[in-house]
Amino acid sequence: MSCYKIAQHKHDFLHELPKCEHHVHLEGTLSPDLLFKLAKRNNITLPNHFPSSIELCNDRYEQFADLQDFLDHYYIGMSVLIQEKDFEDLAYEYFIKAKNDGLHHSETFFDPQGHVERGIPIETVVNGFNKACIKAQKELGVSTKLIMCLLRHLPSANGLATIESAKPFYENGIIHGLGLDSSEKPFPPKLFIDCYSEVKKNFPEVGLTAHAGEEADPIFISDSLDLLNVTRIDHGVQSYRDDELLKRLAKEQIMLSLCPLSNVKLQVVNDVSELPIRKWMEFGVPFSINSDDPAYFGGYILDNYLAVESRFNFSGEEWVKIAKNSVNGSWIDAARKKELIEEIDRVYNKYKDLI
Ligand code: HPA
Ligand SMILES: [Zn+2]
Repeated sequence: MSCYKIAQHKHDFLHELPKCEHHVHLEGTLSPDLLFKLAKRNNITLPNHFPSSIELCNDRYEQFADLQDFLDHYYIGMSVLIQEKDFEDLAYEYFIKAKNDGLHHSETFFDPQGHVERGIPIETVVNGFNKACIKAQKELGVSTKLIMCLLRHLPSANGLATIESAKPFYENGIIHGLGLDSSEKPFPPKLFIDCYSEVKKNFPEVGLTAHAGEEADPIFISDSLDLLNVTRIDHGVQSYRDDELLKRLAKEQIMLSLCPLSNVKLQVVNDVSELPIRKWMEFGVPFSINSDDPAYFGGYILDNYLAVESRFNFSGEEWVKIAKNSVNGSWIDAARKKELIEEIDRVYNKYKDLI
């Protein structure tokens, strides 16, 4: 990326610009450093084919063949998470890093099935993550929401059982959303109609989202809207292939949670410049810029903002629009939105004559 220079003031502006993140998997924030530390602390022996050092992990993360190649590694990586404190430490490390990138609000995914199937109770996972969320608000002033994701490679009956076990956390407001992730192409949205309707019926105030159109066809995006009633789309890259869908996304103000560096590492595109970002802007499709699995994909939220800036060279006004869209697409109340919008205006006014 060294050939893409960003002027210092623009860099500082993007650093300070208040950010909301809507697409980050807490298990994807597990750095090789913490991974080996936790493996030791918990006496976990990683399989022989797993990289045996931080350096070898970093080599492995240079490029993944596709989403599945990454997931095969990711599910092994998360096997070092055992105690409530592991989940708390993992999430809090992410909040600190992202806060240093200008993060103000984060809606974070987690994959309970990836832990429960290893014998870790869902309570251990959620209570650990929730402790980190409380600390992030108190110590860092970062507001947070937890979004439980279902793994689409598992049967929907398993998803329904997971929802059942998570009900106390939906009832007490610790979990705020439902998402859908893992291998996309073989597992279309229609498989999860029961899961989404179960949550919508019991907890109408809970936010619904789903990974769609990361690798699979645009129909996965419209089906997620029509069959699962989601109000935003994670990735949604493939929407650019269908102008009618783009018009719908704009009309209904469905936000796409884009993850530029992830798309390069998983070979969805060869370079960030290939992302149809101008097309989304022209159609009026709102999007936010996110890190997905930052420990694996070479960058946290600011790196993703900078990668976009280095390829698209957006004006200050365009960045303000992106930042405000990401506030408006957040599952937060009007007072918090107002606070964040005012903070964006303050930062823009500070830099507008310099950028
Ligand atoms: O990018 C992703 N796509 C699908 N599932 C995931 N689980 C973690 N990251 C991802
Ligand atoms: Zn994701």
